[in-house]
Amino acid sequence: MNQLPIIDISPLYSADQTAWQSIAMQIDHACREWGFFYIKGHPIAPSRIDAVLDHAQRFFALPAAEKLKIDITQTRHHRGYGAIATEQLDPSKPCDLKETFDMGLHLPTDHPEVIAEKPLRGPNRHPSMPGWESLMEQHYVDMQALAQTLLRAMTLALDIERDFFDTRFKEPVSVLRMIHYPPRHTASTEDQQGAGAHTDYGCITLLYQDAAGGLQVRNVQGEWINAPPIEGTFVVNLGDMMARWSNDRYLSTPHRVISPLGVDRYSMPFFAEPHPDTAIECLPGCQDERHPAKYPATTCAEFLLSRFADTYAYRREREAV
Ligand SMILES: O=C(O)CCC(=O)C(=O)O
Ligand SMILES: [Fe+2]
Repeated sequence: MNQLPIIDISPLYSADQTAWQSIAMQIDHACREWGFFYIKGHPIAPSRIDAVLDHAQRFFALPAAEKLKIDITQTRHHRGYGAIATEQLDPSKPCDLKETFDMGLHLPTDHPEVIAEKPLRGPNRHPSMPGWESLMEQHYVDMQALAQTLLRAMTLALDIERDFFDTRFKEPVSVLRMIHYPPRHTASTEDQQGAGAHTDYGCITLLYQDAAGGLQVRNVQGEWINAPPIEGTFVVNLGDMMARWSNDRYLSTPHRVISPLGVDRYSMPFFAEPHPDTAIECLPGCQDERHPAKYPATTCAEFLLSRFADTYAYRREREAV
């Protein structure tokens, strides 16, 4: 079991219900066996990916002082630039060797949830680069739509209403993130990793990775296997909220990034996460007498904030004050 499945999802965009069903079953199988798969045949144009990547590379090349004008650690709602070593995904390893830009759903300052100072809610903080804001805001919308198409396909096997996720993804807390991994200069991959071993927090993640490589996924035998870049695809993986919703029927699989030697790496995950107040509790069809619910009910915001507190040193320090 060393080859992640590749699923052509183009039938999900047709009216052919038989083909739709077949793709839904392939996705279900991949979610149970791996928690990871590639998708091709999605509607995000290569020219869009090129444009977003080009902007991300130019942003990360700016002087530190310029990037730090939108320092994520200075926001209460988690938007903007995270410098190298801001995040520590694997607590047994040093901080991650990567820098990031995070954006979410832009909520204006007069939105009721922003006025109420709800965590994770507020306006985006974009760099002042020509064309950046409109490009990224559009990309966020399109990635959210792609995520919801996949989630709709999952409802079939999970035995829930077709619009189960659509209703819960109104005004979501989904995050679009750009990541720059500087090159590793040592032969050892253990002392310094681009992203330490972790599981994702949300429902599903759609990851674009450039040609550099370095993503590794832990298979059910506990071995790290490479998830190499494949042109025109996204790597899709499930996060902890989906594992909780499905009572571990769907796997939230550990993964990590080994920074490549001598080259920079850029990647762009989209973390699909529902409205913050959404209850995350075992779905009725995923529990029975032999399989009682494993996890206590929580909410999306409560769960996300507890995971951020684990992996962001600055948040731990703030909470300790
Ligand atoms: O950059 C990558 O390939 C993966 C990043 C990742 O796993 C994450 O940000 O959660
Ligand atoms: Fe991840």
